[in-house]
Amino acid sequence: MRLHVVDHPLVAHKLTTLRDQRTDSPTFRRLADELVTLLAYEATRDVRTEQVDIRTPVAPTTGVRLSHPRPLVVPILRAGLGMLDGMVRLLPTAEVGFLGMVRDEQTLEARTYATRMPDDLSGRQVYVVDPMLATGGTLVAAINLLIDLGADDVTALCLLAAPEGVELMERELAGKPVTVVTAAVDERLNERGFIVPGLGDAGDRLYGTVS
Ligand SMILES: O=P(O)(O)OC[C@H]1O[C@H](OP(=O)(O)OP(=O)(O)O)[C@H](O)[C@@H]1O
Ligand SMILES: O=c1cc[nH]c(=O)[nH]1
Ligand SMILES: [Mg+2]
Repeated sequence: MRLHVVDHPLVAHKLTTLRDQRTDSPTFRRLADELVTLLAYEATRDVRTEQVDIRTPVAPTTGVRLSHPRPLVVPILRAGLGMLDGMVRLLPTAEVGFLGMVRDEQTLEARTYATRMPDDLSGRQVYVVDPMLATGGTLVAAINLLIDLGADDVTALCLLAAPEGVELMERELAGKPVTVVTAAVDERLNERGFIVPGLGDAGDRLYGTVS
């Protein structure tokens, strides 16, 4: 597994406002959307392209376009939906699959409650979006499912990661074609499995719920 922490002042600026407890849901949604486009710029550096011949108003030339099979974007419901629009804006030809997963608040174990995915991901590049990588249980389960379906290149985009989650992924996904792109790796998890300093519950802050 490869880890890429995006080190950019605009990312740090937006992330700080996102963390701030005074930031309301509409602003939180807008910032999450803006941040994902900045992360996606790095995360798609190796997106597969093919050569294409076109004609400009002046002359014929050769360029590139996103190749087939199309990339797949997979938001992990619910919080991952806050990163979907920004991702497909940058990857307009992408297909979208859905994974509904929720972490048990006591055991911190991830449970899958919905799957809507193509049957065969052979040869597909997959971009998983979920704002929080905490214990890593959710992402490990999601990525193993995608690899079992045939995905040969999986990139996870997270707004924030905890060192514990990064370690679990490195251990469980060693040798697998997986990259994690995040805006920051924070200090640690607290006793409730929340990222410290983190930003709180991403789903609640996106959608205005209280848990
Ligand atoms: O790394 P982990 O310890 O597995 O935790 C991370 C998961 O927790 C959050 O989802 P949550 O379970 O709160 O569901 P929600 O998106 O529906 O709020 C988050 O969006 C991740 O999916
Ligand atoms: O800090 C955390 C950990 C898991 N899920 C969240 O939304 N926030
Ligand atoms: Mg949540």
